[in-house]
Amino acid sequence: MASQYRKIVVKIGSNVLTQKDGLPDLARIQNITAQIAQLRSNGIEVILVSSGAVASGRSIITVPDKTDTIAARQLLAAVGQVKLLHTYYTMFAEHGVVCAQVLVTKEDFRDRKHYLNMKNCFTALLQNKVVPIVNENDVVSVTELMFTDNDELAGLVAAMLNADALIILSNVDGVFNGDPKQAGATVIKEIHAKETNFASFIAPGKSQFGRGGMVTKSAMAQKVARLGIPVHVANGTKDDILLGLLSNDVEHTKFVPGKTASGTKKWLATTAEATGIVQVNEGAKTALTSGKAISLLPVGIVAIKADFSKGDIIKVVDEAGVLIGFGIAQYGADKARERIGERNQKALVHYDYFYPSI
Ligand SMILES: Nc1ncnc2c1ncn2[C@@H]1O[C@H](COP(=O)(O)OP(=O)(O)O)[C@@H](O)[C@H]1O
Ligand SMILES: N[C@@H](CCC(=O)OP(=O)(O)O)C(=O)O
Repeated sequence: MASQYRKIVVKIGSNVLTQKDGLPDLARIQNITAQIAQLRSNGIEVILVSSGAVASGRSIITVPDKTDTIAARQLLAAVGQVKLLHTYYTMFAEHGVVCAQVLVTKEDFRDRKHYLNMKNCFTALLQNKVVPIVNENDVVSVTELMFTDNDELAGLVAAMLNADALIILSNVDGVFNGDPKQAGATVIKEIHAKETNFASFIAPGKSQFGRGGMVTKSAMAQKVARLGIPVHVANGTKDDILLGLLSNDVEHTKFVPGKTASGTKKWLATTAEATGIVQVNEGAKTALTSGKAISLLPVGIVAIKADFSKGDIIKVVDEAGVLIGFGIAQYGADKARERIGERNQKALVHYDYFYPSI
């Protein structure tokens, strides 16, 4: 197997790990761990983002009907995560591979310190040849604190670790040009950075145990590819899919990467939280989204919608309030307010610290 990738993030959906009856698919997990062990012996670093805690919990306990939905999910995930990791631990051990559990929340990506602590931990694990197995900390991630799904989490991890590729394993062969269950639908081989209208060809439904569905999966994959990281969506229920994919001989969908973004830009792209909000005019919007190295100057600002301090992440929005991107402020809201519309002033956001979201 000759692959140009040296560090990959592999995301496995609940459906890949679960049989139709809801019980964990041990043969599947065995095949996946064997593949990862082989990739590792070929010098490829692998970070696994694995769903399946809730599904695994269902195989251990029955939640009483009257339990509220949040408590039920917490209960199933807390119980199931232990079993899931025990299964991985045992199966990786057969290949002499050590694995580790990393549970994260959305908050960990919003706070620079948490972010760096997390990143340092991954670095230490990889340097020590340990396979990190990442999942959302479902016990504390409740409703608005939750990731959209583990695809979003995998995208954030891939950007944070500057991975060479993100591989998303689902229960379909890739992104189809229509409902995969309908005759005539075929797998789209490549999706380019400009494609955004996924809802026009992707059915809104999701698989039996999945959370996000293919529309959110594709939107996330697109976002990661725009940072310069190729994203592959393939069928994890097929034996040896990772090995086949990395040898370029299985049908799947590739989200073709754009220009590689800097570490700071990757961080900006992975953080959803911004303190301030700055509104800009049409000219500034066009310039900032042109793909050129253009900074946000006060002359293009029309209003400061929410306060911020120097060094904070700010949201840049257009006159209709639509998000254009995220940036790091070079000075605080008070100074920015004084300079609104003025020429020849220092940029509020330098282009190295701006990440467009459109
Ligand atoms: N155009 C499409 N191409 C591929 N899958 C689609 C499409 N439209 C809808 N889907 C559905 O999306 C599901 C995968 O998304 P999801 O349920 O989130 O899976 P996972 O648990 O792997 O994250 C597939 O099982 C499929 O039924
Ligand atoms: N953290 C949850 C997974 C949630 C999730 O996003 O699942 P999926 O859509 O199958 O990737 C669990 O382990 O059950």
